[in-house]
Amino acid sequence: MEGPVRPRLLRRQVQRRAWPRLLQGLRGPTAQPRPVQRQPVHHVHAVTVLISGVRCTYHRDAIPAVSIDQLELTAGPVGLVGVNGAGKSTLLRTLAGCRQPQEGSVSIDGASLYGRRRRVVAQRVGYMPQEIQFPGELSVTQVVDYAAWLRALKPRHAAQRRADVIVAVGLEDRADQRVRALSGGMRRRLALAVALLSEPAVLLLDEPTTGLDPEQRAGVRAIIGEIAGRCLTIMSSHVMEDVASITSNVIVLHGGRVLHQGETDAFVRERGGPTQSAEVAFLTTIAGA
Ligand SMILES: Nc1ncnc2c1ncn2[C@@H]1O[C@H](COP(=O)(O)OP(=O)(O)OP(=O)(O)O)[C@@H](O)[C@H]1O
Repeated sequence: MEGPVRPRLLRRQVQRRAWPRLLQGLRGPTAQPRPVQRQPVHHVHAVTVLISGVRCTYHRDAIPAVSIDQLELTAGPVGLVGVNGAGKSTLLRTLAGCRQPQEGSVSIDGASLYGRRRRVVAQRVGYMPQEIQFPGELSVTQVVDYAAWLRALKPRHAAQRRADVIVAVGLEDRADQRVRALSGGMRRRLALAVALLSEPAVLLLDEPTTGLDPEQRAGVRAIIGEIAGRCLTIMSSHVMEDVASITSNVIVLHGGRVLHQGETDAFVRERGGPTQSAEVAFLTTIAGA
């Protein structure tokens, strides 16, 4: 004997089963079902980020955590690499509009990220921080909805974007699941969905693959690879294999300064030794500092 049917479940089943038949009835028996139009999760955005004379310091007399005279970023995906404490997270926080530098400026297509129109300019940036903390009792959908509200997305647009980004990161089967029941890799994918929500022209990913198992890393890498061609993606990583496989350009940061900037292929070819190793290319570069 079947158990009692829960009203919410019943309502969902009725909606799923009845609506197609009802629509069929309205269109008439000969009408063909319309093809489903899948929205691309991201349109292509060409953008220039310019960093000029930026100094970021945490304490008044301390050596700047980031010190960059001039850096222009147009083509990506960009890999941002450096040892612990090199300044990667500080730079990404600064590019995200979260931390105003003590000196210098950051602009996106000529508009200052810390100027009068900062709210508008910052809307063009999606940021996935290294430390991710979502309230455990919220579901995947609720987290994305809350982020859409914080981003002041219009409700109709927000609903469409929510569906798009959850599918883009492969969490559609987990949409109703609470955050506390997600694995580390799934939480990272949720953070990526939030970063993608406003269809950013600049996507900043701080260590997106750290702490993931090889399968999860491959999954996140594939998602980033798909999105990276559509906006200027800048990702920090310790994993040189990820940097070599995902990025087209690389920046080596050391002591807050840019030691090297150039194409990833050339970086690995010219500095990677006989085995053409991205790891060797990185170590060779910082050894000369
Ligand atoms: N909130 C903070 N207060 C004081 N100093 C900080 C703070 N955050 C970072 N720093 C310092 O700034 C420097 C750069 O740190 P940052 O976290 O940007 O480096 P990172 O390259 O991202 O390092 P990791 O690879 O370990 O994440 C370090 O010397 C660090 O100690």
